[in-house]
Amino acid sequence: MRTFVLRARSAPTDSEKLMAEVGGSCHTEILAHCTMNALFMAQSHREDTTIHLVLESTQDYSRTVTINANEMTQVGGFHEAALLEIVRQALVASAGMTKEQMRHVQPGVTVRTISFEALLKELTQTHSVYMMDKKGDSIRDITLADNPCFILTDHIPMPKKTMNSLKRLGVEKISLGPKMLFASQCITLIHNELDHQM
Ligand SMILES: C[S@@+](CC[C@H](N)C(=O)[O-])C[C@H]1O[C@@H](n2cnc3c(N)ncnc32)[C@H](O)[C@@H]1O
Repeated sequence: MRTFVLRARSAPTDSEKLMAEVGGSCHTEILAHCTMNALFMAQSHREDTTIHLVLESTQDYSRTVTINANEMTQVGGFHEAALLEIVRQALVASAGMTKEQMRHVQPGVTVRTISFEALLKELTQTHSVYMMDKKGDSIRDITLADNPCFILTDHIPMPKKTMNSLKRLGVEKISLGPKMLFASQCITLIHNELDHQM
């Protein structure tokens, strides 16, 4: 299984704001771009791939929208609007949830009120977790372990505090090269590297 986590620190958990912020300062289009590159390729979907979108701009709890490519049946298209619609529906479904609850949204899609930190703790139990960081070790020099999970951020950098806790959890920092890329571009390159390695 290939797993991606996008920590979207500026993404609103309010469903209307989510849609209004495409191209705005919250850059919610990043959620659609990452979903697209994580789960789809030409003429097919990426088997055994999951993406967790952690939306953190909230009045109550972060929302983690999880989309599993194998289980999805109701994709309305691969364009930004269709992919953001899945996230919007998940946010609507999450209304009234209290801490660390989960709801099914549609086949292959769930929403949880779990924080990035709690999700990470969970994932480190079962996955080999890598933090994507321009200053990390080159992905070309690393043999990626089975069941890898890759952590990315939106346009807001990961706080230093989180980097320290990632270090304590034994998370390795890996780089895709010297240029700062979009998170969605990183996902394509990671898939490609895995396609070569596995
Ligand atoms: C657009 S970048 C974030 C830019 C943000 N302003 C910053 O300074 O971190 C989105 C994410 O993609 C990943 N990323 C971008 N370029 C990378 C590279 N060359 N190697 C590894 N990860 C990269 C990092 O996880 C980064 O947080």
